[in-house]
Parts: sequence; C-alpha cells; structure tokens
Amino acid sequence: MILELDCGNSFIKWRVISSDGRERALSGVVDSDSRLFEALAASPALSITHCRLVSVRSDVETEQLIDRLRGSLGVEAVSAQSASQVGAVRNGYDDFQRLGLDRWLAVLGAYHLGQRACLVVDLGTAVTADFVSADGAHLGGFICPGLPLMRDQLSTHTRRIRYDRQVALAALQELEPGRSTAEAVERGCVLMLRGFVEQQLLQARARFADGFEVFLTGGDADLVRDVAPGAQVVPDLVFVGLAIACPLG
Ligand SMILES: Nc1ncnc2c1ncn2[C@@H]1O[C@H](COP(=O)(O)OP(=O)(O)OP(=O)(O)O)[C@@H](O)[C@H]1O
Ligand SMILES: CC(C)(CO)[C@@H](O)C(=O)NCCC(=O)O
Ligand SMILES: [K+]
Repeated sequence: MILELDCGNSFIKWRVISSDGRERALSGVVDSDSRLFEALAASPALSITHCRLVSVRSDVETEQLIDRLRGSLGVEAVSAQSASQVGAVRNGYDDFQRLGLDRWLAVLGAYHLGQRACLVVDLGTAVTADFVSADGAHLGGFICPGLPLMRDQLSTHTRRIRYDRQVALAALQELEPGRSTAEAVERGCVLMLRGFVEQQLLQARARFADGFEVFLTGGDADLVRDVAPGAQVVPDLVFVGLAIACPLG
C-alpha cells in the first residue's frame, strides 16, 4: 500500500491507497507529525510499502518527517520536487523553484483531469489561484490570506474582536449582514473569499475565450462552491498531481 502525505502550513492531509492506486483504504487530516504517527499506529492492518509526499514546510521540517517515516514504517518517502515541466505542463514562474509545490501539483492534477484550460483555486491557510492554458502553459497566479489567517489577524490586531469558535461555525449558516461580532467577521471573511474567486473567474473568462475548467480544492472549498457553479470540487487534487510527479516503480 502507498502512504501519501500533503504537508500544508497548518495540517497534514494523509491517505493510504492500494499499490495500483485504485482504492483508498484510509485517510485523515492531522495537525502535527506526532498525530500522523498516532493515526497510522492505530491502523496496524495497513502494510505500507511506499510513501510519497509533498511539503510546503521548511526543508529541515520535511527531512525530519522523512527520517521519522523511515524509522517507524521502514519506508523511504519520495518527496515531490520542483520542475520546469512535467508532461505538457510548463511552470510559469520566473524561477520555477519558487512556485509552491502544492500549487504545482494542483496544477498538474487539474490539467490531467481537465485536459484543457484550467483555473485552479486552493483554499487553505493561504488561498491560491493558478491559470493553465489549453496547451499546458502555467500562466502564473495569485496568493492571498485564507480564512484562518484573516480571522486570526483581525483578532490579533484589535482589542474587541473576540468570539467563540462554536459561535463562529453557527454564523456561517447564512451571509446576511452580521448582527454580532462573530457573524460580522465570519461572514465578512467568507465574502472576501467569494469575491476573490469571482475575480479569478473574470480573469479566466477574459483569458480563455474557448472555455475552461474550474477546480476548487482545500479545506474551505465548500464556502465558495456556489460562486463557481460549473466548478469541480476535488479535495484530493494535490494527490492527483502527486501521483503524476512521483510515479512509483
Ligand atoms: N477536517 C478538517 N480539518 C481541518 N481543517 C478543515 C477540515 N475541514 C475543513 N477545514 C478547513 O480547512 C482550512 C484549512 O485548509 P487546508 O487543510 O486545505 O490547508 P492547510 O494545510 O491548513 O494549509 P495549506 O494551504 O498550507 O495546505 C481551515 O480553514 C478549516 O476551516
Ligand atoms: C502559497 C502557499 C503557502 C499555499 O500553500 C504555498 O504554495 C507556498 O508556500 N508557496 C511558495 C510561494 C509561491 O508559491 O510563490
Ligand atoms: K494546500
């Protein structure tokens, strides 16, 4: 079985798939390396023979995780690397090594699934949008703070924006003007995300006259999906790209 890891800035998304890649045995989201190993230890029936990962963390943190995977599972994890081109897809950054690997893999995954021009939006700790032309040229993209960063900045830099997490969840049942701090902040930040996605759709329409596919991924994708009615929500998009960037055997 293959263990796949997407190490983001706040969470590690993991899944275990069959060796031929066709079946998913198990998956989860954890907030630290230790929790990952706890989750894996709790499923002793998994016989992991291979591991591939993508990390946007520092090289030191990524190396530590790879060492620990070697120590506890006896596997040599393959880590996705930057590339200027994979198949038809060409990296559009001036310095291809600077493009976040999660973005690059999401772009590879989207172009593989869409087979035409794509807009790829990943809504996690940060929000990113990337454009790929019909012939596979990555045209660059945009980065802005995601929902967790927006709300944290507001509460960190003001005295009176304070509210409970549970109240925050309830506040997102609708998007009417808020009548409490929680409603006002939570809905305001979600409207920022939705406005961002609307802007990306305008850009895509202007660039891709022959049509395009929209892919949404990341933990907060559901908060914007109705802004992009034809969009495909693909929670595993980075893993689709990971299998392309790191084929095994
Ligand atoms: N099961 C879950 N666990 C954690 N976060 C979740 C979950 N479901 C939805 N979310 C939302 O996902 C967001 C985090 O997104 P995601 O997990 O895609 O990114 P991340 O790993 O934090 O960051 P990165 O953008 O670096 O990948 C949070 O704002 C949270 O509200
Ligand atoms: C933008 C994030 C944080 C999104 O996870 C990641 O892709 C990253 O660290 N990128 C490096 C900077 C860049 O892509 O230009
Ligand atoms: K991500």
